[in-house]
Amino acid sequence: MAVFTPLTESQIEAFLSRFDAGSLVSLEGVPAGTENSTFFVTTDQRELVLTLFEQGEHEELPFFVELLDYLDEHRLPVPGPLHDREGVALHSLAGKPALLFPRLPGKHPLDPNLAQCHELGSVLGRLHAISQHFTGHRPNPRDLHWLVALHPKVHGYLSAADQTLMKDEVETYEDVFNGVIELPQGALHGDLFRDNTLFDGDRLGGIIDFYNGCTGDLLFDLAIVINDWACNADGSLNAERHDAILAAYQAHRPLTAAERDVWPMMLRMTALRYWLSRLLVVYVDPPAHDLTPHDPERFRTILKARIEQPALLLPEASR
Ligand SMILES: Nc1ncnc2c1ncn2[C@@H]1O[C@H](COP(=O)(O)OP(=O)(O)O)[C@@H](O)[C@H]1O
Ligand SMILES: N[C@@H](CCOP(=O)(O)O)C(=O)O
Repeated sequence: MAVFTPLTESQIEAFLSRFDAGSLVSLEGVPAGTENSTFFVTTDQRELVLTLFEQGEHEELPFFVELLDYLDEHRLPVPGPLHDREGVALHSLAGKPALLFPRLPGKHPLDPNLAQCHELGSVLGRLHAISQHFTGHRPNPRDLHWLVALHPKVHGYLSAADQTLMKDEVETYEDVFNGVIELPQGALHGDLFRDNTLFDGDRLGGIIDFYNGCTGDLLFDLAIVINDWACNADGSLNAERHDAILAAYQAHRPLTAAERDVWPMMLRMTALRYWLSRLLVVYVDPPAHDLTPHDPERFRTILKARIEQPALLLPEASR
């Protein structure tokens, strides 16, 4: 249940009165999600989503608003936050920072077909082509520096073999990524799993949950996508989905030679990023709520599979 702060209709009515968004018709708590309180708000004019930020770094919220505004202005399918009559998007409600968004159509594609993979790759390619010109700045909070600093915290919960695996991997990434390579930079989503997209049939209705959004290596975002979207049950890469996403992506932003070189290692590093973040949630810093945490083992399996089967050939661009 992802309503950690219940709201009354009169609180929402007062909140809505600042916006040109109509009057409240109905209010529904959204069960999905793990970090924030989310509500579907129907007015006599439109369908909206209200998010109350329960945790995390609230000082980062203006960055997310700026990024979503920017992508929305460039006609990417993201929920551009509503601004009130004074031009302000970020408010406080029930003592929590609050944002109001348009409700986007669609469902999470848990078993995406190839047309959906193509669409996702195409939109992400467009997003990255545009996000290279975004002027906001927020260093990637889950980059190699974070891996180096945080991985020792979970060693005590791992077998000797897994400790060695984790340490060796981090050392390998340091060798590869702390060299002189320059990878294209821009704004990234930072967590573009299937459950952060909404598909209306084969059309991408929207990309949501930008709260891992940051600036850094664009390839990091693409590797997160491949590890989640193009992965078989045993952790191996699903060649058809992989090719559909990458070919459509490269129609908008072809990978550079440096990106192609480090691609197998980026797949490994982003797999370890989720193995570690999930272990931290389970063992080190569990949230106050009792929602079942994501399974760390899944990303250990994916990491091992990426080590054993380094990468598939990168396809050419397609339209
Ligand atoms: N703009 C939106 N349009 C439609 N549904 C949305 C929108 N934003 C969030 N949701 C729904 O709310 C759920 C929780 O939102 P999310 O931002 O992922 O929460 P959390 O940050 O708590 O994980 C999503 O899985 C989705 O079903
Ligand atoms: N999608 C993630 C959850 C969000 O990651 P976090 O680093 O912000 O906790 C997952 O599936 O683990």
